[in-house]
Amino acid sequence: MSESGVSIEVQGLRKSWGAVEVLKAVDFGIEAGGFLTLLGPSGCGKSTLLRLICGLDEVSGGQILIDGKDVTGKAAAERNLGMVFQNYALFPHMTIEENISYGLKIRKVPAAEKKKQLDRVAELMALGSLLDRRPGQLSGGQQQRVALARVLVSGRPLVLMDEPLSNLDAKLRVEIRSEIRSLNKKLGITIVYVTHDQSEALSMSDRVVLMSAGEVAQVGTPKELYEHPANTFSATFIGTPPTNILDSSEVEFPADLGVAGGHKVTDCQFGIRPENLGFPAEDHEFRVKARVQSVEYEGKVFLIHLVTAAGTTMVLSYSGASVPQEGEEITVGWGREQTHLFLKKDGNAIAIER
Ligand SMILES: Nc1ncnc2c1ncn2[C@@H]1O[C@H](COP(=O)(O)OP(=O)(O)OP(=O)(O)O)[C@@H](O)[C@H]1O
Repeated sequence: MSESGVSIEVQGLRKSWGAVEVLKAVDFGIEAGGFLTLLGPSGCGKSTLLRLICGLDEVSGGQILIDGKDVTGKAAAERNLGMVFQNYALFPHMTIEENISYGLKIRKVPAAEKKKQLDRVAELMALGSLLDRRPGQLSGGQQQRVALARVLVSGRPLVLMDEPLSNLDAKLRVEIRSEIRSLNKKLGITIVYVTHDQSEALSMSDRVVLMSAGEVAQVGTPKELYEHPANTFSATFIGTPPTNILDSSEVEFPADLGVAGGHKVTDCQFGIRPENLGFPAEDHEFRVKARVQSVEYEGKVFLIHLVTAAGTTMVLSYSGASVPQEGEEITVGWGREQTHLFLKKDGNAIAIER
């Protein structure tokens, strides 16, 4: 097994299929041993990007550096990486032990070393008691753990994963998520992971590349994406429920509110997370009046769906005792610290002037 990963750098990467450009000058990087997630809605280009890093498709422009070396023109086999897909493709006629150690056998690793590596990964992935079985005798989650074990003993310092958990039920997804994360840290391998599930991305990654229609919308740590969305796309993709976006004409805001770069508040939209909305509004500096459309009980909180006089829908996450009722007119409020401003003309975040 590899004990250290490799860095990856993607520079100005482009991909077109015929006249259609599906990746437009994509840039990002991750240090050796890091966990990077490509996140975004269906069709934004995540799998295309992963296939280019893997070497399964040719780039239309730009460069891919692995461990500082340009591999852009190299075949997949020369890139020294492993890949795990959604469909884990185990050999049905082989035992679990044979499946896991297949790569070691091909590489002619000596028997004693083979046994050592197999025992280690079987312990890490809690597969010790299943080694004599065949894939058909395992649950979906166990099969996926075998697929992960197989790629981990392959000794590759870089592993690419394309939605590897999407066939599993919610409970298993959460379990295997944390196993992958701890293997990444224990073994030091670099992982590039594709998902459209933001909770997977936020919980596992050191760094997230949020993609929108073939472009990078934002790159950052999960915390940076959550707390400082770079644009309305990021603000409304990350967070459940997502950030409320309101036109400045709908919001009561303090008269001294200034916007960076000489812009006016009227050039902006306001962004406010459902969990940052206060109800009832008290001495909040920012306020909005809205009517309660519906109330959803979520266990820990109530999600109160609201609509403003201008017809904008918004959500309040509420955990207090006096739950507002359907049809009620209420005022919600928040403070300067929780306010995000976005320019109407391009949706990009703009700072508040203090
Ligand atoms: N071989 C191909 N030929 C033509 N177009 C393609 C090809 N592969 C992908 N595309 C197009 O490229 C775009 C990006 O696809 P890609 O599979 O990378 O998206 P994705 O973000 O991984 O989506 P999903 O989450 O649904 O898998 C899509 O519009 C898709 O139709």
